[in-house]
Amino acid sequence: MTKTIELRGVQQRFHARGAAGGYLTAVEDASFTLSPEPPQVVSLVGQSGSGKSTIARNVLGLQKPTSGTITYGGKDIFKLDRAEYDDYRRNVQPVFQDPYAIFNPFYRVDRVLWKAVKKFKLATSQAEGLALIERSLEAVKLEPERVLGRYPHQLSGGQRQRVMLARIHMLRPAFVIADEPVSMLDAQVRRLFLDILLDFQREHGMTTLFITHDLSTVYYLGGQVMVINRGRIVERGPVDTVMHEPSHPYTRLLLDSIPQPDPDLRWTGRIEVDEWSGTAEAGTPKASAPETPII
Ligand SMILES: Nc1ncnc2c1ncn2[C@@H]1O[C@H](COP(=O)(O)OP(=O)(O)OP(=O)(O)O)[C@@H](O)[C@H]1O
Repeated sequence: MTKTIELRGVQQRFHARGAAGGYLTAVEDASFTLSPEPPQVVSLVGQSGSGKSTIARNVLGLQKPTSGTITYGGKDIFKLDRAEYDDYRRNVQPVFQDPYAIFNPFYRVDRVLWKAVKKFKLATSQAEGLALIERSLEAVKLEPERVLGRYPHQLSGGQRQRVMLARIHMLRPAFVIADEPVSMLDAQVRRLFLDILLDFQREHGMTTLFITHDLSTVYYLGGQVMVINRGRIVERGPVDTVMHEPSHPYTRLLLDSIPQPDPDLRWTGRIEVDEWSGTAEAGTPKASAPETPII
């Protein structure tokens, strides 16, 4: 049966000393639906402190809203029985900004994958489990022999992120909740990561809630977007429409704040690196800058 995630009138307040009334409203009246059919990418974009991560934590069941409801298949996610909760945990998988915290530094990265195999009974034998892990690593463009047996600090940030994607590939959840997953990655690895998420949507029918402060990433992913400002979703719609015909002043402000490449500007200054302090001093931009990549 197709189960949707629905948020209705979600409000999240936190106690905050010094704030008016002694609390801060991080999310106000958030309502939206994540549907697995058809699988889609829904981006939630807003600046720092606008309430994005709070919504991610609400959806993942890590933070109970002050008021409003979050339902999965029509049932309140904070009132699920054991079997329903297990189904939710299996079908709603997170990816966070830096998965380093998820890996135990004393264990090889294999452990995160084997734990998923065992917890969700994905294989009936060791050999079957290993074959599954290897297939999933390959699906996220990692070479199993270069990853398995390594400790988290021996992988790059982009590789650690992709190990988490391999875990998702094994579990095939209906929903991925991705909270700023690419903000620490360079442009090339970022693009690879986004392409894998799009593959997951197309080939494995996963719906992603993609949380970011970066409109160019939203543009690359396409699909639907919701713009959040000070805890309120102020605009939503297909990415193309929102980007080209924004109706809310805040969306226009966000769009105006994307740096525009200027073909008349070129970076002609040298970057002087101070070898002792490791700091760099840049020269001044002059005519004709290289084009800013979309991601
Ligand atoms: N547990 C908490 N207790 C008190 N205040 C909180 C808590 N969690 C978040 N906040 C506050 O709620 C507001 C929204 O925070 P949130 O982390 O959701 O924003 P964000 O849009 O994800 O920001 P960023 O992009 O910087 O992560 C912020 O003002 C934050 O300080």
